[in-house]
Amino acid sequence: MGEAPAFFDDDLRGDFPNGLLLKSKGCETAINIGCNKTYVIGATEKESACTIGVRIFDKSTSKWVIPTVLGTKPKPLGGHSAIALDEDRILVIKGNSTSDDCFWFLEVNTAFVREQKTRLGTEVVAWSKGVIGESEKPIVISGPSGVGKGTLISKLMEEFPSMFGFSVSHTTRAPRNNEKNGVHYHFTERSVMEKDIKDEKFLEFAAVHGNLYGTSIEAVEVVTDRRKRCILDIDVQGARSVRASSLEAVFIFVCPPSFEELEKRLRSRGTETEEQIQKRLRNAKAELEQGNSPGLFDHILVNDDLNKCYENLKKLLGLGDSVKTTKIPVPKLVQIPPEHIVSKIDQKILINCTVPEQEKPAANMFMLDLSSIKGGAPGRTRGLSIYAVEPSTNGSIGSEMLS
Ligand SMILES: Nc1ncnc2c1ncn2[C@@H]1O[C@H](COP(=O)(O)OP(=O)(O)OP(=O)(O)O)[C@@H](O)[C@H]1O
Ligand SMILES: Nc1nc2c(ncn2[C@@H]2O[C@H](COP(=O)(O)O)[C@@H](O)[C@H]2O)c(=O)[nH]1
Repeated sequence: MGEAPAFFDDDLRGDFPNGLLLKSKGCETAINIGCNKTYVIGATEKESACTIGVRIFDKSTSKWVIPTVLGTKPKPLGGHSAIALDEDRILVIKGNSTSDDCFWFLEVNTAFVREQKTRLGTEVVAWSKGVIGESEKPIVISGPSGVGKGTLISKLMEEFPSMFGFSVSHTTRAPRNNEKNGVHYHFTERSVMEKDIKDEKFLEFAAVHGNLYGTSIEAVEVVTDRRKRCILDIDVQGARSVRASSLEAVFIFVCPPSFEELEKRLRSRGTETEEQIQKRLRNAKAELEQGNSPGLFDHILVNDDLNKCYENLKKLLGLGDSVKTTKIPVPKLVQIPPEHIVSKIDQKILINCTVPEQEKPAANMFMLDLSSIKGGAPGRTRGLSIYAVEPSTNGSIGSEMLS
């Protein structure tokens, strides 16, 4: 990728008004989406730090547009290639990096991006990192304070430690005696959290029982990057926000067997003052009503007998008695060199890492399968699989799955 790709010159040069011709420094790619837009992706020097920048050339107006960039950006490293996937996203493959950090998606017209365009009134693009391997939808667990959400989640994480990861929320409430910063919550000053909310760092947030609580995009990304299924313990307002976001999840509402039992549990936990208990009980009434809102929750669990409720939770997550704690295999890391050629066949991307001068037929080829991808910005694009492609003597190609 030392030179600008051929299509860069052919497709763009003639369309550029004088003075706007891009100087390729060997690390920019230009991708046409639809008839009118060309997305130029490349490393830019900004305040002496190198970042990946995105510019859009609008052929209908002959003008450059600098979009609002959402999501976690990739750190640039030794060149990249890019290829359009349908009309809504661009796959960017970073060179000189391994398969846990080399596949990135630049969303240009997904539902999330369209929504953000309307909200912000600007052009918007959004980054999401591709994660190799099967990974199930995150689980949102909601229900009134004291119903036993935390108890159920602890049991699940204890029995299946390699399968589930907890999304550590931010909160402005004070820590309880047994709570550790960064484990139970990220305990935060209100002013800091408000600034982070303004800076779009949160997937959702809500004022709950007089404090701010929120799930940062990073909290979910950290779990997904470990290839674990993410569990969110959030209130009903938060569940509603996540439902409206691009994070596809399974939504579970936990109910108490009675209001009296809920009050008993909240008191016996002994972590709140009387005034706080009263506030939480008042809020519980509204939450119990909302738990039945049509279309919000996929499953309702009654937490009467703890062990029975836990068995029901496992059942609905597809974890019957026969499921043992299985370690998700760590993928073999594939190293993508800076020079590689990408091509697309349906939802499969062929990555040829053979340097042209030393060309041996398909000596170092990988197939990236995008047919089962889930999720996307803000967050991660999950479900990518990668195969090594072996040339056979008769010229056909076979493949071996790497993860
Ligand atoms: N099925 C159950 N029967 C009796 N007690 C229970 C049951 N489930 C949980 N508890 C107890 O109820 C108390 C509240 O449980 P927990 O802290 O898990 O609730 P929570 O829903 O996570 O609350 P919050 O939303 O305030 O964090 C705890 O003391 C816990 O041991
Ligand atoms: N909307 C969100 N709600 C959250 C989040 N983290 C926790 N919660 C909910 O807050 C209440 C109270 O929790 P507590 O730890 O103070 O007892 C409870 O219902 C949690 O589910 C969050 O990130 N967003």
